[in-house]
Amino acid sequence: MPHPILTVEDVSKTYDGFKAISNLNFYLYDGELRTVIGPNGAGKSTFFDLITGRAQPDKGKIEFGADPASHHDLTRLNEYEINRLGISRKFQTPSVYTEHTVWDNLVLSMKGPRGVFASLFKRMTSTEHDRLDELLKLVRLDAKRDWKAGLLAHGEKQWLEIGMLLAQEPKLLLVDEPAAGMTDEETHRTGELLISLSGKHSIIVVEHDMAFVKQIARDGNVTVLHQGTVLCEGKFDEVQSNQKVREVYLGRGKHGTR
Ligand SMILES: Nc1ncnc2c1ncn2[C@@H]1O[C@H](COP(=O)(O)OP(=O)(O)OP(=O)(O)O)[C@@H](O)[C@H]1O
Repeated sequence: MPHPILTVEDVSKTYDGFKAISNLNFYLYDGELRTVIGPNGAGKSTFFDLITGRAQPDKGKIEFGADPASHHDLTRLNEYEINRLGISRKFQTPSVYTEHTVWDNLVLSMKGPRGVFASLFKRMTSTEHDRLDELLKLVRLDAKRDWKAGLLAHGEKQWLEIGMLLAQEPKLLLVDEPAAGMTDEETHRTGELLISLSGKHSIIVVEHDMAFVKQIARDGNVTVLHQGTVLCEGKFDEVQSNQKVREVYLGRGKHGTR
C-alpha cells in the first residue's frame, strides 16, 4: 500500500467548547479524487480550514507528502507556506479578477513573480504560453479568452477559477461545493473536468448534490462526515445504502439538515 499524500490522524478542533472536528482520521492517496459529503455543520469547511492552515487543530496529526521520508507537518505551517507546498483551495463562491480578461486571470495566477504588474509584464516562455493555452481549453474557455472575467456566467467563472488554481500547478486541490448554483449541464461539465484532473492531481471535493457526487465518485471512495468525524467511507452505492448515512443525511433532502 503506498503512503498517503495526506494523512489526518486523531484530529480535533473545538470552537467555544463545541467540537467542530472530533478525533478525525482521513487518508488520501496520490492522484485520488475523493468526495466528502455530510449534513450542514458536519465540519467539512473546518476540515479544509485545518488542512490549509486557516485554523489550527487542538490535537492530532496533519501531514502532507507521499514520501514518508520528506512529508510536511502542516500543523506547523501557515496558510502561505501550505499553499507554496502545492495545496490550493477553491471556495464555494468564485473569486476572479472581474476587470481582467480570462487570459490575464490565468497569467496572474501562475507561479512566479507576485503582483499584477510583475505578472502581466513578465515575458512568458513559449512553454508557459502553451500551458496556459491548454488550460484554457481544459476549462472550456478558449473561445472567451479575451472576455472580461466579470462578464462570464457563474459556471464559467467557477471553471476559470479552477483553471487559475491549476496554473499554480497544485498537487492537492480542495474544492468546496463547485456545483452550487450551476445548471445541470454546467454541473455535469464540472464533473467531467474534475475527473479529467484526477490522477495528475489529488483532489478532495466537498459537495451536497448527490447526482454530482455519484458522477465524480465513480468507483472511488466517498467519505461521510457527521459531527466532525467520519461516519462512513466507501463506494457511492455502499454509502448511499448505509443506514446510518440515510438517517443523518441522505433521507433528508438534497441539502441535508439545518
Ligand atoms: N470560526 C468558527 N467559530 C466558531 N464556530 C465555528 C467556526 N467554524 C465552524 N464553526 C462551527 O463548527 C461546526 C462545523 O462547521 P463547518 O462550517 O465546518 O461545517 P460544514 O460541514 O462545512 O457545514 P456547511 O455544509 O453548512 O458548510 C458548526 O457548528 C460551526 O458553527
